[in-house]
Amino acid sequence: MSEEQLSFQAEVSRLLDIVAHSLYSNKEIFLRELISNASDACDKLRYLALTNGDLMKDDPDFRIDLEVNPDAKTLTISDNGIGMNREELIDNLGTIARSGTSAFMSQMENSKDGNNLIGQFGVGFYSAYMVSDKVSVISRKAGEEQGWKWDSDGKGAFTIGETDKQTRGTSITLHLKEDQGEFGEELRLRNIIKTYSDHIPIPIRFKAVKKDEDKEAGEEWATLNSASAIWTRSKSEVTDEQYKEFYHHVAHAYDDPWLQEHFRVEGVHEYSGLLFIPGSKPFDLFHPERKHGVKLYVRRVFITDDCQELIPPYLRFLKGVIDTEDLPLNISREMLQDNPLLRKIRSGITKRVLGLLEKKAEKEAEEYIKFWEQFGPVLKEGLYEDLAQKDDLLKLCRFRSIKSDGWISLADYIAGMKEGQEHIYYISGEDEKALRRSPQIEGFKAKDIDVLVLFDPVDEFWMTTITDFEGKSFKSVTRGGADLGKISGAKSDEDKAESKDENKDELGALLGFMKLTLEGEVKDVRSSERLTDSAVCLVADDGDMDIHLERILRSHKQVDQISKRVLEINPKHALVKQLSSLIKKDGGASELEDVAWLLLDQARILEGQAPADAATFAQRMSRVMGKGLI
Ligand SMILES: Nc1ncnc2c1ncn2[C@@H]1O[C@H](COP(=O)(O)OP(=O)(O)OP(=O)(O)O)[C@@H](O)[C@H]1O
Repeated sequence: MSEEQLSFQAEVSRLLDIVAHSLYSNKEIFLRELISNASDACDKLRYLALTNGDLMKDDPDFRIDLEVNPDAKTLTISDNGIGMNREELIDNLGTIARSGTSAFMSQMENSKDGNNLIGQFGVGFYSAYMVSDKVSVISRKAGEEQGWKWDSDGKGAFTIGETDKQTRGTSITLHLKEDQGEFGEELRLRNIIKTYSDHIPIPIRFKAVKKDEDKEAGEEWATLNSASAIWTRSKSEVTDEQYKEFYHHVAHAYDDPWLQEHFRVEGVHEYSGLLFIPGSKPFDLFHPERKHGVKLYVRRVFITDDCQELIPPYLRFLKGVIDTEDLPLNISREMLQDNPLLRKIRSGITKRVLGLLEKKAEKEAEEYIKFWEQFGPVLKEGLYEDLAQKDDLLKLCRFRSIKSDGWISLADYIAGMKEGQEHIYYISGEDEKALRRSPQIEGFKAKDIDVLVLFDPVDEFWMTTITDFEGKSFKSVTRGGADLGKISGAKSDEDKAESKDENKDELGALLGFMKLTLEGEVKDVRSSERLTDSAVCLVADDGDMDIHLERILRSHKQVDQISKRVLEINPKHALVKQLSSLIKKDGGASELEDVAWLLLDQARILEGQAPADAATFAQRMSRVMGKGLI
């Protein structure tokens, strides 16, 4: 029978190279991966057979069989699941369809700690190459007649050709590497199965082919696992280790879960669930096509791992299983869309998970921060996706702020508000360090008023929909008046005394001059309450779009206009004082125009923008510097 040789997709070759040379100490996880795939293959067929019973009627009992051949030094894992045809073998074992793979692979290659990154990626089938120098896959798809054989030494290419296979399903034969003989030993395999795959709800059986001389001795299949769905057992029957291993299986992950919740809901609707929040962030958490990892079962039968209605997108870090009693077994994927029962389950899960998080945040604040650092930005998406949960979600949010070294909650912020302070102040942008140096927060710092520092991309979006928390409104320090005069703070009396000394007339003349000079470029020029050290800054007028939000939307081409800003000048700054007296003297000499323009460009630079016209900026700068030297 003819055989064809094909090349692996470049990413697969790179991954195989990493896997084969990895020093990953847990090589035994290859078996967990292959058994996991075999169990998924049985689940898929069981689901298809709900509407097409013929697919499995000749062999209705699922099983996963392990056989070792000590002479050939092989280990074979066989299942009677859905199987793969030629195209599926090529696609599934020759390519990686997951988005973001290429970028992740480069990270893995360049990282000193590639072994840990393997855990984040989930190498699945390819983990077989940790222990084998050649892998052969024989598969026949349920409902098809032709069997196919796939072979590869994992070095760039694989062969594929027809083969005889009498039964449906997949057999994977590993030709064990010279130093990996332990994976052909019964005791070792029994231990691995007990540790990693006891929860698989399909019998995993073992049969050793005896050495030539004892072939007649007679062999029996022995079942190695408990083979009952773990979420159907009562909590007291399941050990922590078993939960953990089930999590590894269902999440295709290697880390420890941060939280697990095993529950049963009774009453009008009945469903049980076993949900996990991972301990670490998957590499593609923010990829647009990323889906949640909760599988839907109906009365112990797997239905789908792609039911988007089951979990809101902002909880997409959840992994696990939901098993309902109330849906018909033969429900089609289309019927799952817009299904009222699923909506109820989704809302129940959402409340349960938010409740668990709240409890954790209250009782184990430090542990909660570990979760927040991994998944906080995802949870915040709920603030604009699910307004019904807004209050609960805001309670769960943690923030950086100019006064705190760690994270604070909104309740902490409100508790620390100053007398007369009405708003929750924040500054938002892309770069935390730059935000902390922004001129707009100088006055707040001076008055010891805290300002939240928001720098997750998602912050800009929820800030446009959420206006307040527990009666206190959010206010950007880069928009509108700062209202600092109303708030009593450490330096307020001193400020008042100082403001009396200011020469109001001179300042008024300077403001008038600048407004006239910069007309058309800025919306207004005002004396600033919020500056203490810097001479100038830009702010958005009340009702205008926040400066940073507008920049982000412009970069996504969602707005094309640039709003005119208000230029604030610091009346206490030495330069401003000097300019004020010069204006008074010369009545706004034309050479001061250069200074007005330079101040505007300076404010733009502080915002991370470029001067409006670099050449003119340079000429003005040279003229002013030249005068300073003469
Ligand atoms: N025993 C099997 N029977 C049928 N299909 C299989 C089997 N093993 C693997 N496959 C197919 O090959 C695909 C790739 O498997 P692989 O283990 O590499 O990744 P995965 O299981 O999709 O995800 P992960 O990398 O997270 O484990 C599977 O999604 C499945 O479609």
